[in-house]
Amino acid sequence: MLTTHNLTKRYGGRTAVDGLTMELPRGVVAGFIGPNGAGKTTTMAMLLGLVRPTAGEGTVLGRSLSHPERYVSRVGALLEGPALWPSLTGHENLQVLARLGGHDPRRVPEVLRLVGLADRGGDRFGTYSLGMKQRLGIAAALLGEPELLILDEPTNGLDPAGMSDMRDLISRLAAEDRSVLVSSHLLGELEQVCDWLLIIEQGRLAYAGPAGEFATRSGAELVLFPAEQADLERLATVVANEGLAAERAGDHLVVPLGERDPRLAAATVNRAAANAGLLLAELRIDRPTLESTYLRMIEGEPA
Ligand SMILES: Nc1ncnc2c1ncn2[C@@H]1O[C@H](COP(=O)(O)OP(=O)(O)OP(=O)(O)O)[C@@H](O)[C@H]1O
Repeated sequence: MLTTHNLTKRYGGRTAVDGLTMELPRGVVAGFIGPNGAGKTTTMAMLLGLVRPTAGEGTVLGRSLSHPERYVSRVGALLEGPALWPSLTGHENLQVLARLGGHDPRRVPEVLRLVGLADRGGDRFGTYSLGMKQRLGIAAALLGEPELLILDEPTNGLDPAGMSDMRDLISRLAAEDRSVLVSSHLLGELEQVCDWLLIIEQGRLAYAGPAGEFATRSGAELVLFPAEQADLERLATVVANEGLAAERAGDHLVVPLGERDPRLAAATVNRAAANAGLLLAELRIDRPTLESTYLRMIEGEPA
């Protein structure tokens, strides 16, 4: 679907993308993550043939990056907020874009329906909410029935309802056997829609692979609050006797579980505490999220 090999972009002395080698399988929703300035937009622009790589190579839909004209008609993109005509309706905007792009204008009602704007297509673009504008931008990107969709921060500035609509839309689009590459800083949002992750830092690849495997790289933890503060030390000893290491964190203990089954470990610790006459006010399993694992990774801790 998409590969890059040593893809590099330098602007003067600054390296924006630094020897990026990665692969994106067909049919996935891939989250593209990295700190501000990591090179996500530059990478997307190179994939779309908008920015010429300084070095390296790659393929999109089986065609070389050095000939974007051979594949761009099969790729849809939303890079910055869509710049459409405010005084035209959503429907009219798409008709103009279809004609300009050489696409069939009869697809307009279908793409409006896909993005959930079927009943607002007759309203002027200028009256749309930000979320509706973003979705119309995606409708425009869908006019050419793309096999790959590239979305740069499509949830930027959206309110929670707008984000939820965007999430549903991305899932719907992927269900139609289309690959989606979507960048965002909202990791909780990405976690809900992505099955693949590409993480870059300072232009270099930090992780590429299934989303599920990334979040489980750092194991779950048990969090234990004794009913009596004074029991904290004894509780730590009880936990240690079960072969687990307890770390004291203020008024509670944190127990990294590594490879151990979290629920089994919780039950074991619960029983051991009860047998020692210790009452637990709270016993909780904290499972790693995309965000917690990512933050650990960029802060340099072993994930
Ligand atoms: N046209 C340009 N000329 C010079 N430097 C640029 C240009 N475009 C990007 N850069 C630089 O390249 C680096 C990567 O920028 P890029 O926009 O690709 O990062 P990003 O990961 O998309 O960041 P953000 O999350 O903030 O959008 C940054 O240091 C940026 O300043």
